Formats: sequence, C-alpha cells, structure tokens
Amino acid sequence: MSLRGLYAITDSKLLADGKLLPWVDAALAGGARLLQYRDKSTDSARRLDEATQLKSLCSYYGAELIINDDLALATELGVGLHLGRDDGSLREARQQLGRDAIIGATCHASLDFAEQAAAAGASYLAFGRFFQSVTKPGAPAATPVLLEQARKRYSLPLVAIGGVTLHNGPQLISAGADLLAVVNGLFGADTTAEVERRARGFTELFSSL
Ligand SMILES: Cc1ncc(COP(=O)(O)OP(=O)(O)O)c(N)n1
Ligand SMILES: Cc1ncsc1CCOP(=O)(O)O
Ligand SMILES: [Mg+2]
Repeated sequence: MSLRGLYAITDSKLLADGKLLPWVDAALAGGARLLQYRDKSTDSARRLDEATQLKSLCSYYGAELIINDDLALATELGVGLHLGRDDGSLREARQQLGRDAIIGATCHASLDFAEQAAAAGASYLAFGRFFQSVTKPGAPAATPVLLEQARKRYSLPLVAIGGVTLHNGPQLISAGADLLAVVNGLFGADTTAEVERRARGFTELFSSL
C-alpha cells in the first residue's frame, strides 16, 4: 500500500473509558491510512486484547496497524512496528518481522538518525515534534526546513509528528510530509462525529495539495 495520508495514533489517557474502539473506528471511517497503537502500560493481556481488536478494525477499513515500541506484540499479531531511538534494534526487528512489514523509525530532528534508520531498513522516517505537543511536550523540536532537506535526500515516506492540526498540516505536506501523525489534534475531539470530521479533513489535505 502507498504510505500517504493520515496516521492516527492512540493515546490511552485520551481514549480511556471505552472510547478506544469507537474513536478509532471514526478515525478510520474518516480515512486514516495507518493506525498506531500507543499504550505505555504494562498490562500485557489488555494490550494484546486491544491490539487484536484494532487489527480487525484496520483490516475492515483497509488500513495498517502499527504497534508502538513492542516488537513481541507486533510479531504475535503479524503487524507493523514503530521504534524510537531507545526501543531496540530496527535491524533485528526487520529480520524478525520480515521484509514486507511496515517498520517506522523516530528521527527527531536529525538527518543522521534518518540515515541510520534508512540503512537499517526503515519503511518510513518520522520527524518531529513540529509544534507544541500536549502528548509529548519534551520531544525535540524540528522545522519544516528539515523536512525539505529529508525530502531531497530520501524517497522513503516521511512522517511529520507533534502538535499537528488541520490548521498547520498543510505546511508540513508542502515541505514534503507523506503522512501526518496525529494524537491530540484528532482524538482530542469530544465526539466520534468530530473525530471523523477531523480525519476526513486531514485526508482531504492530501488530495488538495
Ligand atoms: C509516527 C511516530 N513518530 C514518532 C514517534 C515517537 O516515538 P518515540 O520517540 O519512541 O516515543 P514514544 O511514542 O514511544 O513515546 C511515534 N510514536 N510515532
Ligand atoms: C509521540 C510523539 N513523538 C513526538 S511528538 C509526539 C506526540 C504527538 O502527539 P500530538 O499529536 O498530540 O502532539
Ligand atoms: Mg518509543
């Protein structure tokens, strides 16, 4: 599949109290192409249960499920994986998950990190945060100029993350982002109808630019 469009990322605090499945359903109905299950808890039984249900939802909508941080869970479900700088070896994950798996890499604001990730077999390169992020306020700051530089250097899909909204998304796409990765700007909505409206809005940004 082509990696372009909205990349929705779950947040266990925003999507507590039974919201996970309906809110994700709305994001996928609105056109999200990738969904990352990002849950920092250690309750492995609940994580397996939730990720299994998300896999079914993604498959219904023709989207791809990516697991944050957890190679074992991605392997068990046969889905993709996102690894940060301290989340284990991308090369080993590639060997374990196989050549067709989507494996994404955090590059913060560094073309050197991007070079290492590309050499290790990353499927996409993720830069950011680009704006203030309530989800991860301490993430290193990146600028659209960095995206432009990465765009010239790599044909791999580029992901922009961090404080992304419908309002600031267009400048990231113009700078070369193939995927907009969004937590709060999507799942911070109060209703499923609003999540779907926002997801549709993000999706339309890619056809209008
Ligand atoms: C698409 C995408 N990009 C970056 C990140 C951040 O990953 P990481 O630096 O490992 O931080 P955590 O998300 O694990 O807190 C991401 N998850 N997804
Ligand atoms: C996980 C992560 N990595 C860099 S910023 C970020 C959080 C993105 O969440 P939000 O879209 O709410 O800023
Ligand atoms: Mg991580």
